[in-house]
Amino acid sequence: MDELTIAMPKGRIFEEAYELLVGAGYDLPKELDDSRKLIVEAPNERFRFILAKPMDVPTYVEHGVADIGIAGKDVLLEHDRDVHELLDLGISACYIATAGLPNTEMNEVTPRIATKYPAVASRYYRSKGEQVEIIELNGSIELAPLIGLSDRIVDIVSTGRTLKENGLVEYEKIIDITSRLIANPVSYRLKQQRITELVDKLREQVTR
Ligand SMILES: Nc1ncnc2c1ncn2[C@@H]1O[C@H](COP(=O)(O)OP(=O)(O)OP(=O)(O)O)[C@@H](O)[C@H]1O
Ligand SMILES: O=P(O)(O)OC[C@H]1O[C@H](OP(=O)(O)OP(=O)(O)O)[C@H](O)[C@@H]1O
Repeated sequence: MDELTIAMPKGRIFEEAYELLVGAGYDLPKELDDSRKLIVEAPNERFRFILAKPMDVPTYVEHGVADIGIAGKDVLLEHDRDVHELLDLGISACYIATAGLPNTEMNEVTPRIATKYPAVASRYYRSKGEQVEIIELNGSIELAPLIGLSDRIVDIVSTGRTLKENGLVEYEKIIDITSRLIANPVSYRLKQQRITELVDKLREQVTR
């Protein structure tokens, strides 16, 4: 039986992804959930896990150093990677929206949009026929309109708490986001049986 290398996102998505795999009946070692190790073997399942930053998961999978991985749809939309999307896992649900200070119009000349998702934001405003200047930030995006760096932000909203506590309002929802199971195209061909078995078990969990 082939060993499968699985790229798992550290951080927010990890816990739900881990529970999904355990719920699907896989016997995973405690150290996967409970250590700082970046490579963890699950010998009983012939899985090897690599723990990656969520944004990097599709990179490992595209290059084939991981056969499959779990990534947010936001990451897949932002970076066009050559990977197969096999299953919507329904976990870590959130959405991408535009937001800004309440009761404000966007600058008429070239509105400035701060975001961690420049490709998603550009596509969105282009689809509306609006010309904007994208300002890329790596976090604390909500700061930008508060200190006059941008007219709007394009960012993830989950509970809405960050917007609310910073006196910002949502303007338009762009797209719903959940995490997806992705596969390297070559691995998918060569290890199809193992991967399909995993997809079927996870699908059962997701639809329960
Ligand atoms: N409230 C949220 N904010 C950001 N991402 C969320 C949220 N809810 C669910 N997600 C999902 O979690 C993923 C991000 O996870 P996480 O915040 O752990 O990573 P990160 O953005 O790289 O964090 P950091 O850079 O702060 O370590 C996103 O790709 C998205 O799919
Ligand atoms: O609607 P909420 O539940 O408040 O979640 C949304 C917030 O969470 C994320 O930020 P994160 O905590 O990842 O910090 P960051 O600003 O460093 O990216 C996201 O960028 C929003 O700021």
